[in-house]
Amino acid sequence: MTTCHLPKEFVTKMNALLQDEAERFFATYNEEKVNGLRVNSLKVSPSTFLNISPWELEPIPFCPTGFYYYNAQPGKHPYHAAGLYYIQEPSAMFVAEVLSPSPGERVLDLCAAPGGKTTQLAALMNNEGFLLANEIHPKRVKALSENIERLGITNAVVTNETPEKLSETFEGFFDKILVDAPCSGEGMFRKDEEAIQFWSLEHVQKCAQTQRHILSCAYQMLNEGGTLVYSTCTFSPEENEQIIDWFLATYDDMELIPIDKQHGIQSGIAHWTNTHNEKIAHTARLWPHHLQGEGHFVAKMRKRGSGNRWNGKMAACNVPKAMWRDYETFMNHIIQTTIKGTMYAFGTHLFALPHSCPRLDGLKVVRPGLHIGEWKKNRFEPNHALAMALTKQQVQAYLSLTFEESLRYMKGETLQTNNDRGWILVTIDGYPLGWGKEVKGVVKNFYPKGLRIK
Ligand SMILES: C[S@@+](CC[C@H](N)C(=O)[O-])C[C@H]1O[C@@H](n2cnc3c(N)ncnc32)[C@H](O)[C@@H]1O
Repeated sequence: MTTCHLPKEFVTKMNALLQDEAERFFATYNEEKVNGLRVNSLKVSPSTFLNISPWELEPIPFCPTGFYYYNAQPGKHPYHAAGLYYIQEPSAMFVAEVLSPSPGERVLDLCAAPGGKTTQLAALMNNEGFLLANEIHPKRVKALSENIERLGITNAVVTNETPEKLSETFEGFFDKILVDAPCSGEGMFRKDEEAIQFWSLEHVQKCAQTQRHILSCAYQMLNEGGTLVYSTCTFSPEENEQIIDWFLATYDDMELIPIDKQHGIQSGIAHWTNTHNEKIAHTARLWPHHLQGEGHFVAKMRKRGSGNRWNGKMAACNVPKAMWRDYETFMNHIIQTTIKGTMYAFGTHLFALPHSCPRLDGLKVVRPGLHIGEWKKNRFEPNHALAMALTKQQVQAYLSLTFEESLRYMKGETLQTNNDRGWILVTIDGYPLGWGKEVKGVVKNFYPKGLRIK
């Protein structure tokens, strides 16, 4: 790509903003974009993955689980289907590191699809605590939900709601909130032609309006002492420094927390606000001419004020005794671990809601925690999500496939063995890909039809 593909008004604006730096900035549009994958530490440590990785990887300095890859297609490898990593733009990996949630906290990812940051937050939480991943768009929420399943996340609830609707249920509830806002996407112009087609000065203003609205809803949901991270993948000060300046002026109990900046990460620019607010330098900018990655902006804030405390009710187990017995008998036969969480039946489907999960009445819930399985006529069938959340050590029986056998399994083919063990966890090199049912040496394939490769 060259700069002649860029909108003229964008070029003029960036020249005026960046002045001496503009030439170096625009030169990056003649360079190849960089690619990254983030190892899913819920399933494999980065050091173990480096030993088994089929590709050469180079560490991303600002994310301990992130790696650059070159001339590879990791999205097509069965390790991807096994959830060993998430393919993610390198600069985007910095955002969840800034929020840095801990196991056990209550965390909201308000604009979450397709789930790059959600899956990173869950890994940082070690699958412990409550993670609400919300996405407003019904189509995009599906990808979010699938990624949460693939990466074996057990502490997340996925909703398809507007920020204002969520703020009615979760006022004062969350310890940490991420607003990875919809934006004009200027930072993605090297990767995403569509962002260029969509861009205009009016669009930038429209995005800023939406961002102010989303942040106001997020503020309502943050508890006393809670932390809020705001990020975008755009360069425009109207959607970055100026939004934060407006937010701090509107909510005077919010304060900026300095972000540690190393490895080429720059400060936000105070004189790009109308008030020349010096504190804006606490925010961070990732520029393609200062590091190996696309454009991003990140701000971290804390709520000092008291505000309203959450006074809702927690969800409780609702599984009838008879159904519970069937489930327990079944599980005793296939797994050797206890599933954590509040067991909850949605019709004939059984889920384990994460710890500290409030009642979800009235919300559009897409995935209420870990999908364990379904009561069918006279039997209980495990769900694919359960397979993805287990390890080979946690099941009575598993099958380890080679690379070629894994591809056959992912196509939906039946496999042959010499055993007769019933439900088995099908794995590649010991990492789960899904379920199989082994009867007299024939393994019936339970890899979901929607995920199968052609
Ligand atoms: C930058 S993307 C999120 C990327 C995601 N956090 C990740 O790391 O994979 C912003 C998201 O905000 C959603 N969105 C758009 N308008 C919104 C609104 N008015 N309120 C909340 N979310 C919105 C978009 O559908 C989009 O999925």
